[in-house]
Amino acid sequence: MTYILALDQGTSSSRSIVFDERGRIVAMAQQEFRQIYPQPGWVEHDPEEIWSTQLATARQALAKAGITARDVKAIGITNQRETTVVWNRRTGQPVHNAIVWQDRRAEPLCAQLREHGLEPQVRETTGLIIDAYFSGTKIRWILDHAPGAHIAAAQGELAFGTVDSWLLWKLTGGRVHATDVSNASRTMLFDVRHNRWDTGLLGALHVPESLLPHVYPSSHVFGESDADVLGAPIPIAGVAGDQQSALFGQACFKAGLAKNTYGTGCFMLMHAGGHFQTSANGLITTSAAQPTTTPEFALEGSVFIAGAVVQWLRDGLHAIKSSSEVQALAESVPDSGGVMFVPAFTGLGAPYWQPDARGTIVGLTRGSNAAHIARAALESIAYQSAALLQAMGRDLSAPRPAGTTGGAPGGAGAALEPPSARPGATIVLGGVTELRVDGGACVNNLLMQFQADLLGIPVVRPQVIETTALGAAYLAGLATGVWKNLDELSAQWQVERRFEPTLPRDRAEELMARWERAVRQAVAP
Ligand SMILES: Nc1ncnc2c1ncn2[C@@H]1O[C@H](COP(=O)(O)OP(=O)(O)O)[C@@H](O)[C@H]1O
Ligand SMILES: O=P(O)(O)OC[C@H](O)CO
Repeated sequence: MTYILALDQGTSSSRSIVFDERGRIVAMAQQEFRQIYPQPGWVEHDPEEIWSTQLATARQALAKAGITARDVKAIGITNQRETTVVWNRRTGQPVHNAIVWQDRRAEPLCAQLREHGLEPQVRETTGLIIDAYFSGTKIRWILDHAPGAHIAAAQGELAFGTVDSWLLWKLTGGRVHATDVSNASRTMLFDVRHNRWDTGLLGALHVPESLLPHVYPSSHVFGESDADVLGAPIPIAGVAGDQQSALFGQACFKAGLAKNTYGTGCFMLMHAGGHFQTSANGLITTSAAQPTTTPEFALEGSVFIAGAVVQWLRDGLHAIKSSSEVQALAESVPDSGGVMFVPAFTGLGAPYWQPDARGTIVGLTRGSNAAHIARAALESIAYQSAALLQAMGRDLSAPRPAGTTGGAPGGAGAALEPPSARPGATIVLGGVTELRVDGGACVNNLLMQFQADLLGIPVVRPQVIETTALGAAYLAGLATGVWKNLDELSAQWQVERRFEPTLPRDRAEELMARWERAVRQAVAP
C-alpha cells in the first residue's frame, strides 16, 4: 500500500492526515495552538508553536496509521494563507511572531498605497485588492518594527514566507526556502499572469527581493524532509494554500467547476481556467493550485459569518446546546415564516463589501419563535453563498477584458441595487452546473437542500469532506507517480450525497429578492 501524508496547517489547529493511494483517510491527528491578541484587531501566532504542533500531529498520524516514514511516498502541505513569517536565515529564528491573515494592523499602510493610486496596478497584476488581509503590507510592518530588521533585510539575512514556506524550511532543516504559486498569489507582490514576483510592487512596498522564497508549481518535489524529523527522508511534493487545495481536492480542475467550504465563514472558489480575468462583481482573482508551470486561475469570494451564526444561536441566543441541534430545531417548522436573518455581525464581505452593515432580523410576527429564527439563520448561510455564486456566474457570463478595473470590493453599491435592476434578477450562474461542498457545516442536510433549491443546481457532497488535506495529498501524489494525471483524480472523487433542487425557479427568485431587500436593511437600518 502507498501512503501520502498531508500536513494541514490551519488558523486554529494543525492537523495531519495519512491518505492511501485511493484517497481514503487512514489516520488523522489534530492539535490546537495559541491565538495571540496583543491589541484589538491584531492576531499573531508563534511560528515555533505552528511547527511543533504540526510536527507532533504528523508523528501521531503515522503512529495511528501503524506505519513509519519509510512507508510514506510523499508529503503534501496545505496551510492558512496570507499569514506572514519573517525569520533569520542563519539562526532560523523568527524575528517576530507570525502576523495572521485576520490581523488589521497594516490598514494605515494600505490606505497610503490606495492614496498613491496603486489600486489598478495591484488589481491587474495580482488579481487582488489592496487590503491588510494579504501578506505584502504585513512584511512591511515587520521590517519597520522588528529591531534591526531593515539592516538585516538589506544584507540578505532575512527570509519571508507564508506558513507553507516556514514548514518547508523547518522540515528540510533550512535547506529549502520556497513556496507555490497559490500561496505566492496571496502576498499582493506576485504577478499571477506570469507566475513571478513583481518588481514594481516590491519597490512600492519597499520589500527587498532577497527576502522572497522561490516559487514553484503546486505539484513539484520541493525537497526532502530531514531524516531526523520523521524518521526517514520523505519527498515534499505538493504545496497549496488551503482554499485552493480544497478546490483541487474537490477535483475542480476546469473553468466553471466550483466549491464552497462551509466553516466559520464560507470560502467559495470557482476555477476560471487559464485566462486571467478580474471580477466586475466584487470578487478577487487568485492563482489556482497549479500542477504544471501553466498559470491557472480561480475567482474567490468569502462570507464572514456562516457556521458562526449557528455558534451565535448556541452561545448568544442559547436557542440550542450544540451546533448539531440546529437542524432539528429548524426542521420543527415548515419554513422560516417570513423571517429573514442577515448575520452581518462584522459587516458583509463579498459581493456586498459593506463593513458597517450589522446583524439584522426582519419579518418577525407574534407567531415567530426560536425555530423560525434558527431556520432563517441556516438559510442566511445559503443566501450569502448564492449571492457569491451569482457574482461568479455574472463574471463568467460577461468576461471583462484585461486592462479594465472597477467593480472592486470596497466599490460596494453595485451589488446592492435591487435585483430587478441587475442582470442577476434571474439567478445567472454562467454555466455552472453544480456546487461541490465541504467544511464542518456541510453535514447539515437542510442547509444543503436549501442551497440547491436557491441555486437551481445540484449541491454535491463528496465522500471525503477533508478536501483541503486531500488536495495537498493529490498534488504530492501527482508529482511522485502515485497518480498519473488529473483524469485519474477526477475518477477517484466520489459523491456521498447529491441534493437536487426541488423549488420552482420563480419562488427561488422571489426569495433571493427578499434576501436582497433584507441586506439593504442591514446596510442602512
Ligand atoms: N450540524 C451543523 N449545522 C450547521 N452548522 C454546523 C453544524 N455543525 C457544525 N456547524 C458549524 O460549522 C462550523 C465549524 O466548521 P469547520 O469546518 O470546523 O470550521 P473552521 O474550519 O472555520 O473552524 C462552526 O461554525 C459550527 O457552528
Ligand atoms: O485556516 P482556515 O481554514 O481558517 O483558512 C484561512 C484562509 O486560508 C484565510 O485566507
